[in-house]
Amino acid sequence: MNKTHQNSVAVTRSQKYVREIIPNIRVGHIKSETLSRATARALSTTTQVNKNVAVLGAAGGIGQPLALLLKCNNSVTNVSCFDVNPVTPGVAADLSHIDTKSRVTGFVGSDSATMEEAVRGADVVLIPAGVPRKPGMTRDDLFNTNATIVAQLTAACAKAAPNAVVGIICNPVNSTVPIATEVYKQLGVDASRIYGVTTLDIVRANEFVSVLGSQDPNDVHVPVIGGHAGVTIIPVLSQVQPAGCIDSLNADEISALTERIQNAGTEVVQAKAGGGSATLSMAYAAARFADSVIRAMNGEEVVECAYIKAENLPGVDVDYFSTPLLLGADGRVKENLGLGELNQFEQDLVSAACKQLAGEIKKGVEFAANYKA
Ligand SMILES: NC(=O)C1=CN([C@@H]2O[C@H](COP(=O)(O)OP(=O)(O)OC[C@H]3O[C@@H](n4cnc5c(N)ncnc54)[C@H](O)[C@@H]3O)[C@@H](O)[C@H]2O)C=CC1
Ligand SMILES: O=C([O-])CC(=O)C(=O)O
Repeated sequence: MNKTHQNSVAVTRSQKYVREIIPNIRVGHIKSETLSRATARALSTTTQVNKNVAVLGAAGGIGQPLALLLKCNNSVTNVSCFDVNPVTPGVAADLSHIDTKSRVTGFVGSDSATMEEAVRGADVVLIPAGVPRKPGMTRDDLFNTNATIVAQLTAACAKAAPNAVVGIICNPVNSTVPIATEVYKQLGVDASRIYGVTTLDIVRANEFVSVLGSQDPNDVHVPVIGGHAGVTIIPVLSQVQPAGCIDSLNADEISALTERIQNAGTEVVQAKAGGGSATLSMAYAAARFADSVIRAMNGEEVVECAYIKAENLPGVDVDYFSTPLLLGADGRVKENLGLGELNQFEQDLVSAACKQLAGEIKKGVEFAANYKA
């Protein structure tokens, strides 16, 4: 184990100054109709909840900006950065010079003891470790490499931080979340705090809809349900808020918008031309997910969509599915808000998604059955 850096500089700047430089992270949907997005943002930056967050894969394209955003979140007290890449101590040292509240610790190594040390004491663990796509690949093509990485890292979480919320970013999310859940089951640990992070799909849908509907993106909410790959990504455009903001779109335009949201990851992969997949928007989305979880831990009513084990979900015939979730103070789902009312077009999308999801879930479960945690 190589514990590389502990920032011990006291915070000297006022909270006001910190708030001014904190990035404008959009937060999850607040359940109460009386709270505006602006109020939610203000709450998110003023709350003092002192949570410890770990980033596994912290030296990567997502990991570095994600750790930066977490370092700038006033609700975070400790940011633990773990990666197999030897640059990790430098990433932690770099972050630790930022004059915000949290302390930063770097961990590098590929042994389970270091992984466990990195997550010990964490309230929230985010896992962007793993290889990204290149043009021409599907997310499922990453399975052979990333399945083992997720199994190892989630085994460390189960052993050293069994009560932490674990947000899995590593693709293929449709399969890596079932792997993590099965690893927890093998180790006899409650798996109900494992979430597949699909927030980027919501972020993209909100952005694309706000442009088409001439709205302030701060006011736009698009639930995105299903999974996180191609046709399993289902933007529920009939439930968009503000209601009616894209009513001017005809059926073909709704279909084209749906496909753009489903293929947005591929759009970035192609634009990066072999240099990886979405990193900055993903870091933003994961920071929003973590912030939502922390605010829920602090007693706020926050709704985020995420991909979880959800057996017997009405209208769905697979065991893992993303829906809007009311997050609980204990890190578990307080209430699964389900699919809501869908039009025929959206119901057909759910059927197509379930067909693909069934195979991808099975693949994850079967991998875990042969893995010794
Ligand atoms: N859920 C989502 O919406 C999204 C998921 N992703 C996925 O996130 C993953 C990471 O993407 P990038 O950051 O762009 O890749 P990257 O290659 O830039 O970074 C990955 C990092 O993981 C590290 N790593 C590899 N094995 C590890 C292990 N066993 N323990 C700890 N760290 C390890 C690498 O050293 C590297 O620093 C990919 O699987 C990608 O497909 C990417 C974008 C969106
Ligand atoms: O497309 C990819 O491979 C990365 C990803 O999941 C996304 O950007 O949505």
